[in-house]
Amino acid sequence: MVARDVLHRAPKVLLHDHLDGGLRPQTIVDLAGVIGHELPTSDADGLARWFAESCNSGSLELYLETFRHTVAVMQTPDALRRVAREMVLDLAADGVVYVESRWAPEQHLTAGLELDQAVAAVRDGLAEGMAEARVKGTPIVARQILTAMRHASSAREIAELAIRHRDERVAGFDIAGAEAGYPPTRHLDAFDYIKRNNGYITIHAGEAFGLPSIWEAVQLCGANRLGHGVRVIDDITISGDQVQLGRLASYIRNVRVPLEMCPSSNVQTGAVASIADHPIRILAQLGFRVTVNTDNRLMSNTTMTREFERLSDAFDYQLSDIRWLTLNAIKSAFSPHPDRLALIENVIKPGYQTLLEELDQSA
Ligand SMILES: O=c1[nH]cnc2c1ncn2[C@H]1C[C@H](O)[C@@H](CO)O1
Ligand SMILES: [Zn+2]
Repeated sequence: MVARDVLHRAPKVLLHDHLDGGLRPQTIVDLAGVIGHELPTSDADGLARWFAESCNSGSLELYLETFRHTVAVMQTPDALRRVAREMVLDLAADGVVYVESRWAPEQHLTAGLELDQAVAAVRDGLAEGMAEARVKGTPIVARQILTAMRHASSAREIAELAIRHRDERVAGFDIAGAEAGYPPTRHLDAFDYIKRNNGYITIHAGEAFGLPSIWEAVQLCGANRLGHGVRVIDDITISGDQVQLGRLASYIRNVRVPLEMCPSSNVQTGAVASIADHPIRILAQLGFRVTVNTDNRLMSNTTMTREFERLSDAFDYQLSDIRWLTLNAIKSAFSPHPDRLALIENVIKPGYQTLLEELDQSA
């Protein structure tokens, strides 16, 4: 097991974190006060507990209901900018050196904002956060992923928005929301648009629904990465020391489709029974391109350090395992290849090297 302090100092990479799932509780209270939005409680600690407890139901649909409070307070440029800036600072303070933060612009128009203005507000918040984090000595690269909601019909418009702002810190396109009953192929025209414009796609799939969703995401929609993807385990048969991969699981492993796994979130929504039962361990052993993510830090009361700590507890992961997971993540980022190499060589590898040497000396 790796000590919390070591995990905290280790450079970390976060590919799957929702902007509207990571607000500071006090910020929700402040912003709700300004617009007169009624919260379950106006005490920040109580609110943090309310989110974590309401999200423990084992149902993705109930989990998603809690977002109405966070989305409600993120309807103005100032609010979006504040939330984005604080997200960057909180992650930098947790040792995250690269983040792709996702959110659904179509959910932020109720006070009259236009899609492009909303994206610009988040862009400005990211820039402010990065500048402040650098001054504090915790540099971080922060980008956004634009999400379309799978039950809605704005996916094509959001795909166009993502391409239009690709040179302004928009890294890619995603779909999220309730999975059962809303297959990714409902939005084929959006994915087609992204592909024709050489953009990048990640799709929430294989979380609350199984292999057909993953197959559609990868083979029909052209997903470059899978959000969660835990159910790929259903295409793997294990008996004794015999392991048999089905065609889909083989394909995903062979072409190195990154799996954005979110252990705590998966337990809360019932995708897995417990951290100890999470397929991430076997998938990592089999050589899948697995990555570790927070999903929603507020709803899961978690951080990247905490996710690694839980895995390290459950599976006796060592720092070398955390390093491998982090390298998987940065290799899978939707950023230019030379930028990824520079982060690997200048930040990630030296960061782990220092920690590994310290551990050696104290052994
Ligand atoms: O884990 C998730 N699965 C599907 N949808 C999700 C998950 N976490 C957050 N969302 C939804 C709720 C948010 O409002 C939306 C955009 O971030 O994405
Ligand atoms: Zn998610």
